[in-house]
Amino acid sequence: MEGTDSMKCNRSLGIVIKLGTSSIVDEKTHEPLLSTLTVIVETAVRLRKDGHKVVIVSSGAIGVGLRRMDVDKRPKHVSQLQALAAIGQCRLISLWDGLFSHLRQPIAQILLTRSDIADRSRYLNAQNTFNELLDMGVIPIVNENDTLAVSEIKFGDNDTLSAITAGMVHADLLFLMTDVDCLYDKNPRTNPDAQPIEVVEDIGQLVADVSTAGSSLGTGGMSTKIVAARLATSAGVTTVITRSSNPGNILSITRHVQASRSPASLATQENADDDHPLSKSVSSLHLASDTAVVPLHTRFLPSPHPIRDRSFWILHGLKPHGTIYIDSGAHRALLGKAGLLPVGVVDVDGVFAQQEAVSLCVVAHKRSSPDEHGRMWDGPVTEVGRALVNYSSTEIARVKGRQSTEIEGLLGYADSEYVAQRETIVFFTRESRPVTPTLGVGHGHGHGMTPGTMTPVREVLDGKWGIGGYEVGSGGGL
Ligand SMILES: N[C@@H](CCC(=O)OP(=O)(O)O)C(=O)O
Repeated sequence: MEGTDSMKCNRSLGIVIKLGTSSIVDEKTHEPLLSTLTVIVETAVRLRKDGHKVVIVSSGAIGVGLRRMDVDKRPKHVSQLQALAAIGQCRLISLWDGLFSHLRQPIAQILLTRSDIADRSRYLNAQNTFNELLDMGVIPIVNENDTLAVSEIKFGDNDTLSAITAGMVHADLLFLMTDVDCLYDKNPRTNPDAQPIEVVEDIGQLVADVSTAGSSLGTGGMSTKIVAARLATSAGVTTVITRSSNPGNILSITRHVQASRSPASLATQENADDDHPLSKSVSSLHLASDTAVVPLHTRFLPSPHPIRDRSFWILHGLKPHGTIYIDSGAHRALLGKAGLLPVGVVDVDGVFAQQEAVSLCVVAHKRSSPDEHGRMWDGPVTEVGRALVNYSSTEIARVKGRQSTEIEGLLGYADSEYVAQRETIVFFTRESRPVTPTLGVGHGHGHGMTPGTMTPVREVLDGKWGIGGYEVGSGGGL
């Protein structure tokens, strides 16, 4: 990269702003929150004028559809929700277009499903379209394609969608706008001594009240924001949680981030992907704690070793179809850059075909004979990453524990000596791996929690509330 540090400080950032349903429409009347939306529009245009590239992930299709059809309550049936989303989405985008056009800012609509992302060529097409639009100075407005998405192909919530979008476009900053200022270590309503959490370096060590449920119209809540933050930070995206009713805060926080960029983060930028439109800025943003006062927010620091492009896609774009259990020797060999040989495979679960994604788990102990569940292992299991496999689940079950030279004799052919090539294996970074549980205090009622119970952040990250965990987006609904 060329230029002085001060020039670098003024370079453009890639910024993704996620607005949930409760930021778009009134929870009771379902009328659009015009004043909030107007400030968002002014803020986004200001960011554009400051040279940044902006993507908005906007929920609200169902909420707007409810208002349009004068339906009071969110229906239960998926087909009714899909119909309302179809009705609401065109009105929602026309609302955005109307507001942005007053400031002569072109926008574009991008509707995605998980299956669009899971197909490599469609993922790349979506990425190219984003790049083209951003180069043209357009603000893409993204939502889930609710009309097509059923549970198997849903992101599940727009927090996850926004994190995947931020990773896909190599954003620097992701704003998850919500109805609280930031994360607190306890429920501030019932604990006067609750402290705001300003910076999170390691989500696994987070002690926070993450129990806030989503709005009655949306599917997210604080828990999905934590999962989204982990996903985005693993892709090198600084993630900010802040209050949506003060969207102007985005400007102050962004400016503060820019002004406070450390020399270390600038050095990191030297290694960033300079060809990517949203990477022409820092890939790692750090704020000095003693700089100017900025609005309350929680900032999750990005991984210093971001997972990008094909690796990001394997980890987060694909839903694993099964699990391959490996022994610790195989795990060590993989970390040492070898491919996965059949001899290191202890067991296999699920039904999958060649070139499909699987979860890679290391087992503590191999058994010499199957247990009552047919398992060839016992003890704890740690999910360490994901892989694209060269053989189907039935084939791997036949060759597991054997030498590669035996593959042809066992299967009648041998496409590869490896169950998975090293290039198609991706490990979670420190931020995205299972973490030691740290207890925070919960008070909410969302995602199956009991009011007043302790809330292990680890459970949020492991998806025990049905909100996705690593594989993101396995839960939720329209
Ligand atoms: N795609 C849906 C919203 C899904 C969703 O995640 O909503 P929210 O939890 O409000 O961000 C819609 O546009 O109504």
